[in-house]
Amino acid sequence: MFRGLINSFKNTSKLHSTTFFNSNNCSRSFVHISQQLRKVHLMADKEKVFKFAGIQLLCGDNKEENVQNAIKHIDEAAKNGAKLISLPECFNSPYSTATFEKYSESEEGETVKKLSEAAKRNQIFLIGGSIPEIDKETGKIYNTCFIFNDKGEMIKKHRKIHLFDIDVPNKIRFKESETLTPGDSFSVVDIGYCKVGVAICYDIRFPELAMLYSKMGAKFLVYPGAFNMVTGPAHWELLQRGRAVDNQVFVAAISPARNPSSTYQAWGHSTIVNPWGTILATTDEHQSIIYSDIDLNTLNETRSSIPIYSQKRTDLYKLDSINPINPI
Ligand SMILES: NC(=O)CCC(=O)C(=O)O
Repeated sequence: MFRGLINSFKNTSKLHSTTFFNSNNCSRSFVHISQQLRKVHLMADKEKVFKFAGIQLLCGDNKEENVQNAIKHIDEAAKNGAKLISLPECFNSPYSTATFEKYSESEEGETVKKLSEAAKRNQIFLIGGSIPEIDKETGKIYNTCFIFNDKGEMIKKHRKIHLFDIDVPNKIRFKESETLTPGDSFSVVDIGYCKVGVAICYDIRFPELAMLYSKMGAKFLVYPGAFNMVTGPAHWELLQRGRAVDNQVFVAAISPARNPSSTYQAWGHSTIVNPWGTILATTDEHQSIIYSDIDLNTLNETRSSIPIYSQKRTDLYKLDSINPINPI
């Protein structure tokens, strides 16, 4: 209630201070009180800070070893104080259309069970990178990120919406759609500190999705991803900083480490960016964990300094979800 009162006072005081300023003593005290209240409002709105960890895992052909390695690193990141942890795309299998089916598991499988246990044991929110997921009813295979709360409950699964189908002549050709089916729902979860939007790798190239997530209240966008040696150097960082600045949100993209013996050479360089576009943490191609405090006060500062949200010309253009299952 206190915050509600202050909010309405903040709005009216803005109006009154411009209308009556300097007209008489009474209005000057009114302005003074309104300034004090706005200070109290800012203090009342001070956001909590939490630590995020992105695990750049070295992934190979052995599924069991990949999962064990992931769990070991989750335990380490949690011990170091992370409250939200993300794994990379396709962390329990090779990133290859030829093997997605062989490695696929349903949501009742061993990988999901292990991730759930790790989230519960460490009392952390976990964005489980992605795995090839088989839908037992339809037999379709998806590139899926399972997301867990700090009790180990699965709170969402994001099936990659935009499949990575590209052909850059003489450089790289990849067609996820040869074996995968695209998902069709949005994934924004509440982790207590803020809402987090989750999407996978190629999904980052679609600014509309990031805008929709931001419109749904996400203040942090996390993309488990695996760019390659062609598009990685050119676009990986640029896309993250673009999504961050466009929407004034935190963005993280978490990659597998580069494995010289795999057919797909991941770019690595997992990165965390703040709403100003500043890189908070990054790394090279090797296995490592990157950490950063996610300080939502800096998000509020950016948004109040450059108020694009209130300046949007919604009388001229508008972005809406047309999927009735996922209203915004
Ligand atoms: N796994 C992916 O979706 C790769 C996306 C990618 O490399 C790109 O350039 O986009």
